[in-house]
Amino acid sequence: MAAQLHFNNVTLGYDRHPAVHHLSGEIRSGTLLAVVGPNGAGKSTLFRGIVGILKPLAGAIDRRGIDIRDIAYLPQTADIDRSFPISVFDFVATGLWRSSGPFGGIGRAARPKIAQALAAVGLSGFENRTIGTLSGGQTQRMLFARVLLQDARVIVLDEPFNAVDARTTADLVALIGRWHAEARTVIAALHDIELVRASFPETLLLARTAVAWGPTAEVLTAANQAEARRMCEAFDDGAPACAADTPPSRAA
Ligand SMILES: Nc1ncnc2c1ncn2[C@@H]1O[C@H](COP(=O)(O)OP(=O)(O)OP(=O)(O)O)[C@@H](O)[C@H]1O
Repeated sequence: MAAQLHFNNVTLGYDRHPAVHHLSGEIRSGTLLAVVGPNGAGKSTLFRGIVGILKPLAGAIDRRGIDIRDIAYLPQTADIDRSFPISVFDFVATGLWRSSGPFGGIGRAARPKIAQALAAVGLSGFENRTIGTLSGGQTQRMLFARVLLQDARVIVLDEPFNAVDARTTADLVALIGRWHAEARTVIAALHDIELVRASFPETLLLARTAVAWGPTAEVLTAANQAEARRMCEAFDDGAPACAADTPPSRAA
């Protein structure tokens, strides 16, 4: 399989403070990849880089010709403004922006597609509820419905099973399995290591940089996980960019 995403010595961060350092490697088209690592390991930061919200401080992410709009992104629920007065139907419909444009409106032909996406995640009947009235698990299902509608080649899921019960998790894992069978590239940040072992063939273990990356069983060894914890605990959040990343200051 050809590479779908290529990372060339990528450093990503905020206000010049790096959160992901010197990541190099590639994700092949059709890969089902889990990204795991302790809190603050840089998983969300990496995803923001992949979907183009965050520009690399150094290095480059090559998306091999696909448009950023052909990447579906499920952010952490905490990043969603649930107080926004929008219905579940209209929220899920935003998954069609790629084809309709932000002001395109929902055409007649789109309505059954939206209804199908809601049915696929078990949310039929919730169309007219405002998003703030949904439970955590229902909100997660709604986010999956939007991704489903987007019909993207690359799907990036940031902690998709947060606050989700076992049945909903099983339903959504089955949906991810379908995407994988359709040869889409799926990348998900997860904390449930047993779920990763059971359902994700490949894993990137991140601790600000890649600790290990490859077949899940080879990556998720006790030694690698201990190393990731140690590296995250040792990290100084206030540290400046690496000398190698800092542009040379002009001589006086
Ligand atoms: N908007 C921001 N501005 C400044 N620093 C940030 C911002 N977002 C994240 N960080 C910092 O970047 C580092 C990596 O955070 P990130 O959210 O990518 O980690 P994560 O692996 O997704 O963690 P978690 O498992 O807790 O969700 C952390 O030290 C965090 O405090």
